[in-house]
Amino acid sequence: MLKVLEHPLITHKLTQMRKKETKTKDFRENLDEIGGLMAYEITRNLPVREVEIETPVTAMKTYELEKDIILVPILRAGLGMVGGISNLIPTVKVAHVGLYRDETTLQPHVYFEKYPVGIENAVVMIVDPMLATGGSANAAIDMVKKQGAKDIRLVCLVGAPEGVEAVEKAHPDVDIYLAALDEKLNDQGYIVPGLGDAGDRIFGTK
Ligand SMILES: O=P(O)(O)OC[C@H]1O[C@H](OP(=O)(O)OP(=O)(O)O)[C@H](O)[C@@H]1O
Ligand SMILES: O=c1cc[nH]c(=O)[nH]1
Ligand SMILES: [Mg+2]
Repeated sequence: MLKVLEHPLITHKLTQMRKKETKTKDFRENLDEIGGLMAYEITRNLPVREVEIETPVTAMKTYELEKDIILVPILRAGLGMVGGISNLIPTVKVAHVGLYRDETTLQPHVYFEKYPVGIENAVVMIVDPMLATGGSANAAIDMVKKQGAKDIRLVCLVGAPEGVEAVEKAHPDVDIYLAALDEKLNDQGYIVPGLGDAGDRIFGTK
């Protein structure tokens, strides 16, 4: 399933990020805020269980979250979405998956991975601002599946049709959430119109 989260606040903030003159500080802040807004929508269908509690007035049946939530930022750029999402869900555990995309072959290379315990029963949210060819997202999904993850959601800001198709083909069980579905990839594998290199813009490395 692909869901594009259309919301005026998300679109406005994404527009600020897309502008080439937007500097690191504003780029980061807008990304953080969009992460939080997306989390609100994405958590709408989280599994809950019925519990019996006592309020100061009486006993009642109500609901609480059934599963742990594990956030999996794809390094580096995915780190920019962790703050905003964990503000909304302070109990999230955070895994780390280090991947970089070779500039010539566009193939993903793994350089780090670390997971919290209990990933098999958790809701796993893989986060990365950019879904371009889909190579990095598919590699990250393969990695968490190898750890036993079953309930997996992919949360990206900007996606290209090519990347969406690649993930849907390789992992039809994974729901994809985007803030925008852009037009295409260019010859260098960048999303058009996109927002450039997310990692470099977040960390000021270019
Ligand atoms: O869908 P793909 O074609 O795999 O491209 C998307 C990947 O490329 C970017 O990371 P990059 O390799 O630039 O690493 P960085 O986050 O360290 O900058 C981006 O953050 C994604 O992880
Ligand atoms: O447009 C793109 C494609 C891959 N990675 C990015 O950061 N931006
Ligand atoms: Mg990058």
